[in-house]
Amino acid sequence: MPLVADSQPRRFPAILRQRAASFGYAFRGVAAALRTEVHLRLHAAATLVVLGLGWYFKITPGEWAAVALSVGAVWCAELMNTAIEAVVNLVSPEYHPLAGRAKDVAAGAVLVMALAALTVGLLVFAPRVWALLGR
Ligand SMILES: Nc1ncnc2c1ncn2[C@@H]1O[C@H](COP(=O)(O)OP(=O)(O)OP(=O)(O)O)[C@@H](O)[C@H]1O
Repeated sequence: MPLVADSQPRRFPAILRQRAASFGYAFRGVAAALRTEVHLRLHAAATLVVLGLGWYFKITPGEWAAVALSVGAVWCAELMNTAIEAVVNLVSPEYHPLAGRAKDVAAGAVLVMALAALTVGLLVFAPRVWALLGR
């Protein structure tokens, strides 16, 4: 029976260790999705391009907010889509109309968010690119 160990203060409280572990699982999930999902790697490349454009054109803080929310929302939708695909494959590896509908609807969520993000991107960057090309 440990007489001393429990009475000594731990370096990190249990709650902090649990939160750190949860962050680790979340990063592991993003890394796994990046490894398996081509679409997510395309989003990563698009994110770098958008950040570069924002820096180059010196967009305003309000525009950065719209761009950041749009980029984050597309990543979020793609990650949720990946999670839904994994669960559907787990519970219904064989053909089932509901499994197909679940995957189609999840993919539809990504499409809707991507179109919204494209709209934001066009509103913020198209006039600047247009002006640059028209010079
Ligand atoms: N178990 C299933 N039952 C019925 N239809 C399915 C099933 N699995 C996939 N489908 C249909 O095939 C489509 C493509 O499914 P798939 O699992 O290949 O996803 P995906 O959109 O190609 O994803 P990714 O390319 O990211 O792997 C689905 O959107 C759905 O219409």
